[in-house]
Amino acid sequence: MQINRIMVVGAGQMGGGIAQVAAQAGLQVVLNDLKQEYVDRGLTFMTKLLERNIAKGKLSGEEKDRILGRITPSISLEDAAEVDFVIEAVTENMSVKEKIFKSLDQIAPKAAILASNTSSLPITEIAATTERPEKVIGMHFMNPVPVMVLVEVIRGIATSDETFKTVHDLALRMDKHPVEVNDFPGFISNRVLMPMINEAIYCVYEGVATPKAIDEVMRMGMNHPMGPLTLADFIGLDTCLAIMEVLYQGFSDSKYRPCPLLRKMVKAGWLGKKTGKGFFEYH
Ligand SMILES: CC(=O)CC(=O)SCCNC(=O)CCNC(=O)[C@H](O)C(C)(C)COP(=O)(O)OP(=O)(O)OC[C@H]1O[C@@H](n2cnc3c(N)ncnc32)[C@H](O)[C@@H]1OP(=O)(O)O
Ligand SMILES: NC(=O)C1=CN([C@@H]2O[C@H](COP(=O)(O)OP(=O)(O)OC[C@H]3O[C@@H](n4cnc5c(N)ncnc54)[C@H](OP(=O)(O)O)[C@@H]3O)[C@@H](O)[C@H]2O)C=CC1
Repeated sequence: MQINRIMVVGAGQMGGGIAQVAAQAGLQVVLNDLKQEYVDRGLTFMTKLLERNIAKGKLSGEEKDRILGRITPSISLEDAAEVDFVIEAVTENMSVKEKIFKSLDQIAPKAAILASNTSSLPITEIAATTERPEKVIGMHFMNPVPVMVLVEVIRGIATSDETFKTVHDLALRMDKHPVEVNDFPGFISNRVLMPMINEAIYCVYEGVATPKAIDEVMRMGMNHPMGPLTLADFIGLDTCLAIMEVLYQGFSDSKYRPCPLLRKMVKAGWLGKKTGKGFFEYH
């Protein structure tokens, strides 16, 4: 199936990045969020990134205009009536995602594929809220989307081979490296990454060392590009907690218990880089 026009639902850090790489690949993109100001925020951030690439000599002004010209802002899910592929990238919350997929199933053309960028939630369960489970799939980009090459392509129990192939090829067209994964909590990426981040938070909680020292050990000792606590702030502590909850409940195994300090920080509204405060401060 040839994909030409897509909708990205959620214009946050992931949705904005997905819209950018899709537009760079020549696709027409409808970028949707609840309010115009959220869509504008996503477009402003994307414009800054593209301008940085112009300053580095990696992009021309005309190319920037062409990329941005392919993106149409939207604040109504009804605009999904015009697309052949939708990728949802809203908050990591099952009931919010289920509501969106139910609506999209009514609005999008019958042949359209509905994908989720969820970090951890069951694709099979999201698919079951629709009447086209064979056309529902996980397409999990990594943050920051324009830089990271991996995309996990997650098959729900009912996902068809045709849907998988279309999404696999779409990832290649976006210059990404797709990896096939079956539907288990946290898939591969967050089943492996998030317990490490959670353990780093336990190290802060138990007073093993300061956040700075913990990050230094992992950056300089293990050559990680970012320490786990900087990475947690970058991902968003709300998202990290949501993923740990999915692992904890999904496997019923205490080894995935979210650190109480993580819960406390999320309750305080210290969500990391996006709110200016997490394990570190951002101005
Ligand atoms: C939670 C989930 O479900 C799954 C996930 O996504 S888990 C998170 C996965 N991501 C990671 O692990 C990221 C780890 N960090 C890194 O790889 C690096 O620190 C980084 C790529 C983010 C930044 O790299 P760096 O070398 O420290 O900084 P810097 O030199 O400023 O940036 C490198 C490039 O990335 C770009 N970049 C940095 N931050 C960016 C952002 N937020 N958006 C877009 N581009 C960005 C820079 O413009 C630069 O581009 P060029 O090479 O074209 O000049
Ligand atoms: N952060 C990361 O590193 C990664 C995250 N993901 C996944 O991507 C998804 C998005 O995460 P991220 O971009 O970080 O989150 P953000 O909080 O940055 O963005 C989510 C966006 O979705 C909007 N939104 C919420 N509800 C709706 C709705 N009903 N309709 C339309 N838009 C809505 C939010 O608006 P408002 O601000 O009003 O809530 C916000 O603009 C999550 O599922 C997350 O797990 C995947 C890979 C990496």
